[in-house]
Amino acid sequence: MQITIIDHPLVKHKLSLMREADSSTYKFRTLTKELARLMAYEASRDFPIETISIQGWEGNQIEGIQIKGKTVTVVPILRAGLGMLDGVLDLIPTAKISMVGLQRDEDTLEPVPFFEKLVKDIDERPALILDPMLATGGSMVATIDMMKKHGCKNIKALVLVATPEGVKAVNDAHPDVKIFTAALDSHLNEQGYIIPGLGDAGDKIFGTKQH
Ligand SMILES: O=P(O)(O)OC[C@H]1O[C@H](OP(=O)(O)OP(=O)(O)O)[C@H](O)[C@@H]1O
Ligand SMILES: O=c1cc[nH]c(=O)[nH]1
Ligand SMILES: [Mg+2]
Repeated sequence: MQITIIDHPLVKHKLSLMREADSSTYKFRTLTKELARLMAYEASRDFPIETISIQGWEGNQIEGIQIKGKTVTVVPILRAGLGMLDGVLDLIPTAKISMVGLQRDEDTLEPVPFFEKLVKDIDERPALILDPMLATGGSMVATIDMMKKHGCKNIKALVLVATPEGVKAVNDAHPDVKIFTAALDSHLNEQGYIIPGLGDAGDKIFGTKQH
């Protein structure tokens, strides 16, 4: 399985707080952002770098480091992925933003696309897809399909909770895509919700339903 489970005490602690049934909208939204920031730190660890010459404080030319190539594009999947966006932008403020809108059909669990606005040069940029939940994997696979149709080649997916089913679906369809998750949970229930999971992440981030 092509997956990195982020094994960091802060990540484990924050995710456990999110699993509490009585987490308020404010708390859930804040934790989503904080976790996204930590995950972006881990997922950017292998960004290519190059040495540059800069003028130091004494007036001498000294060696510096910069990230090589075009800035990353972050791709939040609407709605819930928007909850992770600010956390990632805290670390990579110059990132370009591409948006994908998908709504999972509650009966068939198939993703229904409703919006797509990718940066024009997505074929030249590395991409970080953001979505808290990787359940069946249908929404993630559809997003990657969409991005690859536009030539995107270097893709990572950041999720808070994944299932073995979802990871397998992404790995089978797109073995080149690296998945980063805060937890690999047990399974999906009959309604397609992750167990133990977080409940409906979109509703909890936006406060649209009480659970
Ligand atoms: O792996 P899958 O089985 O495709 O399920 C995961 C998707 O479901 C949720 O979004 P949802 O469609 O509920 O939309 P929302 O973000 O507006 O709540 C979640 O944020 C993922 O996008
Ligand atoms: O458990 C799940 C599955 C899909 N979407 C969610 O928000 N939660
Ligand atoms: Mg939802």
